[in-house]
Amino acid sequence: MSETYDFLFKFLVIGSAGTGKSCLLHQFIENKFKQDSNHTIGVEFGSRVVNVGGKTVKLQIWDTAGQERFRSVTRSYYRGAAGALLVYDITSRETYNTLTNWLTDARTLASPNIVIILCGNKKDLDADREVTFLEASRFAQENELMFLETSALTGENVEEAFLKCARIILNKIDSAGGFAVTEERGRGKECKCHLSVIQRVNMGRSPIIRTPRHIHRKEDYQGELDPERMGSGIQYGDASLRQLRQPRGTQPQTKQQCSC
Ligand SMILES: Nc1nc2c(ncn2[C@@H]2O[C@H](COP(=O)(O)OP(=O)(O)OP(=O)(O)O)[C@@H](O)[C@H]2O)c(=O)[nH]1
Repeated sequence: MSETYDFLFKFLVIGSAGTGKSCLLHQFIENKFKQDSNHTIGVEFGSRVVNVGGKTVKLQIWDTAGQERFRSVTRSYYRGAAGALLVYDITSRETYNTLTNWLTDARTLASPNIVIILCGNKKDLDADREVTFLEASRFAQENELMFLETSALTGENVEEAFLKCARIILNKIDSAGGFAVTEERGRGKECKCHLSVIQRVNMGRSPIIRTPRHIHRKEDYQGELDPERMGSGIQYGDASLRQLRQPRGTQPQTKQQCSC
């Protein structure tokens, strides 16, 4: 059966061995705890279609091995990831102490705009906790990460972690078109000319928008993430492409430069 979705996001699950990465993925996809989980060899893969903010998004998730000996293999999968769950085990300070290394790898090897959610997993083992919520929250804040404590065992916050990541990515996307230009402030993204506001009205590709005042170039109003950029970790899905193919009457005939 063919799936229809607006976007496809490439996600990674990274972090030290034994933190529960495979169990988190399994819980998210199968909605149950993976009993007898073994160390991942290299990488494993899962996918799920979710609805976020009215858009259908296919999450293509790469679960990487945490063991050091697989590091060179797993690093080769980082390229072009749009989002990542960075996992440590709240009952193991050792796994928390390695977070900076994982973070550096993700930011260097994946997309520069990668959205990372820090997950303190095994929340159900609170009695054995070695890392406090406050300490990890501070780390997340200092490193511009979103933070959640999760439990792959009970399912607590698992769905939320993946959906939060997808939601942030969607917010950052410039859908590269389907915008209307208005002068109503506060209801869209302001063009750099500060005269007009670009409002997203639907999906579509119209690289330049012309108003009586001037032509707005894409770079005047685009967001942080552009699905059309190679290595963004984002692709348009069938649902978006169908709309993109619809005839649009907004394409400009000339290539004047924006005066702003
Ligand atoms: N209590 C509890 N145990 C968990 C949880 N998540 C995972 N585990 C256990 O932790 C161990 C490691 O889980 P995995 O998912 O295989 O860990 P991983 O991070 O994928 O490990 P690598 O593949 O080696 O990188 C297993 O024994 C799981 O049963 C959790 O939320 N709570």
